[in-house]
Amino acid sequence: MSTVAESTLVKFDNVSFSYGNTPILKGANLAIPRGQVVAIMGGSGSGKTTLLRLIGGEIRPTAGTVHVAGEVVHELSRNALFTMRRKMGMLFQFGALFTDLSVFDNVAFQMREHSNLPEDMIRDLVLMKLHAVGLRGAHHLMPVELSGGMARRVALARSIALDPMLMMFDEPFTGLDPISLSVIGSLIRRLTDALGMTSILVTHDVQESLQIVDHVYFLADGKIVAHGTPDEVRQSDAPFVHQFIHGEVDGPVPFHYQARAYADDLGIQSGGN
Ligand SMILES: Nc1ncnc2c1ncn2[C@@H]1O[C@H](COP(=O)(O)OP(=O)(O)OP(=O)(O)O)[C@@H](O)[C@H]1O
Repeated sequence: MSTVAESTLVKFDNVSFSYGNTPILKGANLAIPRGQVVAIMGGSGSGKTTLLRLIGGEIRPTAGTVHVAGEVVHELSRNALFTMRRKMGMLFQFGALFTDLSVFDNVAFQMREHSNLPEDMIRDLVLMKLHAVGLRGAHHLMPVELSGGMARRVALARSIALDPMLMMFDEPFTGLDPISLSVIGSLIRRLTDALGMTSILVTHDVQESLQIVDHVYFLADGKIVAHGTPDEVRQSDAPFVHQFIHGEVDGPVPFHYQARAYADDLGIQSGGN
C-alpha cells in the first residue's frame, strides 16, 4: 500500500546520492503536488540535474526513497520502469531535434515508436501538438530552417507527444532571446494546465520562472534548504533565498570556489607571526 498522498506526484524521503565518493544529495526531502509547475533552484553543481535523473530512475539513491505516482522508482522492475518513463517527458537544454527529420516527423517519432496508432491518427495528433506550440504551419520545415526559439518549441511539442503526466525541463530558457524565453515560459505553464501535467523546472532564470511557477525549491548542501510560492520567496529574508532572487554575487553561495589561503598559493607567509 502506498503511503504517498494521492495529490503528491513526486516525493523524496531522505534521499542521498553520491557520484563515487562525492556526496551530492544528503538526505533531501521534497514533495511535489500534482498539477503544479515547480522550479528547483540552486548553485551550479548543487545537484539539480541529479535530482531529475533520480526521478527518471536513471540513477538510484544510495539511501532514502524517490516516489513517483505512488511507486518507489528504484524498486520498479525494468519493464515497469520503462512504462513509468513513457509517462515522463523531458526537455533538456541541448535536447536537439533529429536533423534529418522534418518538424512533423520529429514530433511523430515517439508516437510511431511507442504506440500502434494508425498514421492518420498520428497525423492529427502531431498537428494538434504543433498547434499547441504555435507551429502547425511549420510542420514541413527541416530543423536547419528553424530559429533557436522555434526549435525549442518543436522540442517541447515532441516531449509532450505521448501526453506525459510529468514533464521535466532542464534549463529550458538557456540561449533564448527574451521574447522566445517568455514564449517558452508561458507555454510550459499553459500546457501543464491544459494537459493536466505536473512540471518540474531546473533553471537559473529566476525572473522568468517566478512568473510561471506555483512553488520554488532551493537546493544547497545536498538538501532542500528553503521553499515557497513566488510571493513568499520574493519577500524572504533568508540569506540564501535573498542571494538567489536578487542575483547577489556573494553570500551563502560563495563567489570563490573553496581554496587554501591566498598567501599559501602566492608562496608568502600569512599575517600574524
Ligand atoms: N556522471 C557524473 N559523474 C561524476 N560526477 C558527476 C556526474 N554528473 C554530475 N556530476 C557532478 O555532480 C555535481 C552535481 O551535478 P548536477 O549536474 O546535478 O548539478 P546542477 O545543480 O544541475 O549543476 P548546473 O546548474 O551547473 O547544471 C557536480 O559537481 C557535477 O560535477
